[in-house]
Amino acid sequence: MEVFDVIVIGAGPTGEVAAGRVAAAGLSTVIVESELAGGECSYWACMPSKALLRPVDLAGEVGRVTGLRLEGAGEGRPIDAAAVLARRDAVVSHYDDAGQARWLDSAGVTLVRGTGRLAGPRRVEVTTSDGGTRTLVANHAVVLATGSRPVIPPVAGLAAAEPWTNREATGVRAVPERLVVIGGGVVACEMAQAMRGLGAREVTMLVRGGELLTRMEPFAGEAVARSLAEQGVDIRTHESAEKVERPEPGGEVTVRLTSGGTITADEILVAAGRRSATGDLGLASVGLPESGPIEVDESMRATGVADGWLYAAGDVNGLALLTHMGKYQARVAADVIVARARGEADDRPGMRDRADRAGAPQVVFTDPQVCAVGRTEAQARAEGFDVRVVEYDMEQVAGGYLLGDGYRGRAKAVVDERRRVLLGVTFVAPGAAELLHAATIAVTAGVTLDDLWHAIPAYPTVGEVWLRLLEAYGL
Ligand SMILES: Cc1cc2nc3c(=O)[nH]c(=O)nc-3n(C[C@H](O)[C@H](O)[C@H](O)COP(=O)(O)OP(=O)(O)OC[C@H]3O[C@@H](n4cnc5c(N)ncnc54)[C@H](O)[C@@H]3O)c2cc1C
Ligand SMILES: NC(=O)c1ccc[n+]([C@@H]2O[C@H](COP(=O)([O-])OP(=O)(O)OC[C@H]3O[C@@H](n4cnc5c(N)ncnc54)[C@H](O)[C@@H]3O)[C@@H](O)[C@H]2O)c1
Repeated sequence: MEVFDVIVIGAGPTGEVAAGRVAAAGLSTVIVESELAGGECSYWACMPSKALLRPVDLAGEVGRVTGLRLEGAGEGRPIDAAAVLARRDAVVSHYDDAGQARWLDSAGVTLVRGTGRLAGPRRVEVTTSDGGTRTLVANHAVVLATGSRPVIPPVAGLAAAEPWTNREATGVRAVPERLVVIGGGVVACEMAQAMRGLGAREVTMLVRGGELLTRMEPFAGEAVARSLAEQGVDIRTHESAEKVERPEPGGEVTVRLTSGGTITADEILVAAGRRSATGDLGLASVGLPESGPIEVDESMRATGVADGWLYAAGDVNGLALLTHMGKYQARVAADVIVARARGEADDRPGMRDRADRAGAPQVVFTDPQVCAVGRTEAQARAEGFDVRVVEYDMEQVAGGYLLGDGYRGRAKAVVDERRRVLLGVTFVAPGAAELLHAATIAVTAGVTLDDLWHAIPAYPTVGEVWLRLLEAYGL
């Protein structure tokens, strides 16, 4: 039995931040990782997907500037897919986590390679990579940061066809000629765009409902759908797979559709959402349901566990499946754990999660990018706010139309009329990602419109859309 102050299970971005922060405060800390330190985000999600999307995005941007010409780089296409995949490999450190392991070591965190499982209060059993068992006991806290896993819908033949998930899509070795994508959410849109841009001849998206990106403002999904269609992606709405057949492993896939008809492709990607990785975590040993997201309070403490020693942060608690939110929650949990271990006040600023309640910021890295923070209009109305909405076409901003011919974009602000603050902001435009943080500050800090009026955007930047929104509001 080995005793530490804090045990963290899962060395994704969330677990690493939690472990690093409690260790920096002087608590002895161990982190258990069954695959690669760095987690899904570093090797099979955020980082490789953005490495695949960046050249596609840039090619779109260059194509909009008169006087610049894209030369054929690979097989007559402007993007050399093989070179892009090689850069992706470098971005994921060739799936080697030695650098992360070194960082954990330098941060004073002990890395145990193996699968962790709760075995009663403050106790974690680890099945190590070499098949042995180690028992870890925590003086103060156990933090669950095990992330999430892709959902494979129960479609006949789908699992047996060994579909791609985010792992195979972001780790693609040869871009398929024909790809079918199940889903119309973030992964589906980003990966459809990447594969088409990298040279897939046919990309077909099967979207169960009528729209893409349904958690965002409706105009976001509409703009992305328009753009994907212009790039040649075939978006089938109100359509689902009924049966999937792949007679030869790795061979052609045939998808029978619920509306009748079939599609034949070289690969099928499932992007139908994710569920918390709680399945084999031993949660029943501490009185929690064995599956589903772990319910937490605003200090990330599992609400269903007595004595407050168990915390859950990141994808595993289901609050917001985003790296930056997992890392934020990890900072909240770590600071609370340290304060409680020292017997200090545990409610100082920064020790309670406010950002999830305000609405997590998110960028969907399609072209156009979808950048949103806070509540959508529909959410704000459903919550009973006194809502007023202002919108503005971003191509009318000088900084916007200077960026390229045919530049199109739209901004929407959801205002709480009672307090004259922003409840939510969405920008849908090429290259708008860096505009988002200003909106995040305004929404999270509750800056009034009257104060924003004095925050002058430089001319001619796309940021002038802020001024236009305030003028549209009536200031
Ligand atoms: C294709 C794709 C693209 C994405 N792009 C973005 C993006 O651009 N921006 C963004 O903010 N978010 C993005 N996300 C979401 C982001 O990847 C997740 O929110 C993030 O990885 C969550 O971090 P985490 O540390 O909570 O979990 P994870 O990154 O999943 O890490 C969990 C770790 O725990 C380990 N683990 C699990 N169970 C055990 C166990 N029992 N014992 C030991 N170890 C265990 C796993 O091996 C893993 O290393 C993307 C997701 C996908 C699928
Ligand atoms: N840029 C980013 O920030 C980024 C990028 C990728 C993923 N992520 C995160 O990863 C998470 C997972 O992404 P995702 O795209 O898998 O999930 P999602 O929730 O965004 O989309 C899931 C899609 O699958 C569809 N779907 C669900 N069940 C289905 C079924 N049985 N049959 C057919 N379609 C079905 C939904 O209607 C939806 O269109 C997201 O919550 C997102 O926050 C973030």
